[in-house]
Amino acid sequence: MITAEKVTVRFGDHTVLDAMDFRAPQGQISGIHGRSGTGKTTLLRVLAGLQRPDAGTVLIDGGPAAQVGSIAMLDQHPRLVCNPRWSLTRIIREPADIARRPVDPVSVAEGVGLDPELLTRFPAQVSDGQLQRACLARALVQRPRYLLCDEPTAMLDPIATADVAELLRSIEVSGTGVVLVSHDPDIISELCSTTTELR
Ligand SMILES: Nc1ncnc2c1ncn2[C@@H]1O[C@H](COP(=O)(O)OP(=O)(O)OP(=O)(O)O)[C@@H](O)[C@H]1O
Repeated sequence: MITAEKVTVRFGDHTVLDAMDFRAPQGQISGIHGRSGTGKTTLLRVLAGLQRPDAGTVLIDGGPAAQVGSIAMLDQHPRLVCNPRWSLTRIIREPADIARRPVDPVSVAEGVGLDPELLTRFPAQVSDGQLQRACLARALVQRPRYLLCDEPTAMLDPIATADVAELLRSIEVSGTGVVLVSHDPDIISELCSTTTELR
């Protein structure tokens, strides 16, 4: 269980999260929605241990937020987080290489619906949706207990959106906890066991 208690984040005199409580169990999809600028990405960054809150605590299965391997984050902007000089194979396999674990990029790519023929390409040579799938593959290679997804379908057409929804469901079924930020009310109501609205 991810347990955030009384989390407060301020940027200057702007309080983005004000003593917020949030919970996300393993094996479920927990949704977060709300208008632009209400702090959804900020909350994910706090849960991932990437942003230190000004007050409050985050525990992952009772331990510190930044436990290695416990959390992977799927960023809203894959082009900003992928090294443009790396092939998709290298992007996908890097977490396994760091952990000195074997990985088969072809089967991982197939698992997220990414055509393995694209694996030798670089980010500039694939579409946004294809790069998002490579990022999802990279996240899954980390075998996280929790996967935090920031608007994973924002750049996708309806068919690709349905594919990603199906993937998130299978990730949930495998026992991983998914936290899903989305502006799409259909995705939230279709996939999420619980929903938190930020205002
Ligand atoms: N590093 C930062 N420094 C200053 N202000 C920031 C910083 N990061 C975010 N903010 C501000 O905090 C607020 C919340 O930002 P955040 O990105 O969390 O919102 P969001 O709900 O994810 O928005 P969107 O739906 O548009 O992605 C915004 O007003 C934003 O301008």
